[in-house]
Amino acid sequence: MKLAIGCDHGAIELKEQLVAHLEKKGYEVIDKGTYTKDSCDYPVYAKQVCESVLSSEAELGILLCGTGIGMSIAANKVKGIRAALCSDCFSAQATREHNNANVLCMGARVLGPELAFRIADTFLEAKFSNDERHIRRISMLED
Ligand SMILES: O=C(CO)[C@H](O)[C@H](O)[C@H](O)COP(=O)(O)O
Repeated sequence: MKLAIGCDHGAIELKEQLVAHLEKKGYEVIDKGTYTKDSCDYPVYAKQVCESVLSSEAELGILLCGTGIGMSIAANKVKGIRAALCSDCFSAQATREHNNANVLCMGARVLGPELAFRIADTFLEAKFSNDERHIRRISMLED
């Protein structure tokens, strides 16, 4: 599976660790930056990852910032993106199954790397349920 990942300066170390973890698991990871610890603006990277998902360059996206909040606010402004800020595995699974979330957001100042890896693994392995009630609700979001 191809993934797009992006972060701001607050999450650069977690991004590097997560990319290594995901590549070891066989995912192809397209890194949209940022690439240095210089202060930068999370909406820039949120947009790049969202565009990658919407163009089908990547199947799913991962966005990391200090809290994950800025990235999730930015990503959810892009039509067609359903971004979920997760700090636990239950939510990561539920948001794929119920919301068909296509972008996972996490906070590098909130989570340690091991928990972030597990949350990402759970999100990437879970599948949308295709249940009629969830399809109806997602289509209401689109409207
Ligand atoms: O948007 C955020 C807060 O919800 C992110 O956590 C950013 O990474 C954070 O605001 C960056 O903060 P900094 O003081 O500029 O490092």
